[in-house]
Amino acid sequence: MLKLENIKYSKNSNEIIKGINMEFEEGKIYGIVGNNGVGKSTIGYIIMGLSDYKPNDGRILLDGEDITQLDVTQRAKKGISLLWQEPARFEGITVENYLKLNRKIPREQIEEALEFVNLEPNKYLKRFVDKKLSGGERKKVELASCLLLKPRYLIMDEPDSGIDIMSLDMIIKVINRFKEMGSAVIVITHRKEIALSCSYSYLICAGKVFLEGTSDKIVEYYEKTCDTCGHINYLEED
Ligand SMILES: Nc1ncnc2c1ncn2[C@@H]1O[C@H](COP(=O)(O)OP(=O)(O)OP(=O)(O)O)[C@@H](O)[C@H]1O
Repeated sequence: MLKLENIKYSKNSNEIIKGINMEFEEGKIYGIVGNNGVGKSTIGYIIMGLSDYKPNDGRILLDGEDITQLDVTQRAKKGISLLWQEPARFEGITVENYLKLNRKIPREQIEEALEFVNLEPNKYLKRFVDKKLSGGERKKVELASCLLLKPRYLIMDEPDSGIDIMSLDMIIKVINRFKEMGSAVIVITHRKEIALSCSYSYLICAGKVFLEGTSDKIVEYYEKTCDTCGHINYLEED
């Protein structure tokens, strides 16, 4: 169980995250939804422990252990991973070696992971993970990499961004695959189909959890209210 307790985060004297509480259990899919700029990616970076995203207050607990002060590498060793909205490029490393990452992974497993994300192994294993891969191809390679990593907790920041609409079913299939593997998936998304494939969702508004519950309830509320809201909740409360 991963728990955020009253997490607050400020940047340049702006309070971006204003005391949020969240819980994530392994083997479940969680959605984080909300308008642009409300703090969704920031929450993901805080969970991952990126150096610029240390909370000013609150605690992050992993199975009861306080991991708030652990850095990104220490958290990665404990099984927390992040699928970046725009994964980095690397010169001179092939898709095959990138997916292996110094681990002894049998070739068949690498091929299987590539096939799972609709990339033909014959075409892609020897390609480089550099700028010559399209944004969508790079994202798919990253999804394959996450599948091979089998994280306990995977934060996915807009997994469909840059990926063609035809691949939406694949992304939902990948998310469900993580669930079957026993991972907790925390999906930051604007895509209704993806939000509805989560079992539980958090609606973020102006740096707070405004509403939480089953994803159908949250999506329905979001569609009815947030599109035209203009942060009414924020203005009322502050
Ligand atoms: N390093 C930073 N320095 C200054 N402001 C920041 C920083 N990181 C985030 N912010 C601000 O914090 C707010 C929340 O940003 P965040 O990227 O978390 O939003 P989001 O909900 O993920 O938005 P989107 O849906 O557009 O991706 C925004 O107003 C953003 O400009």
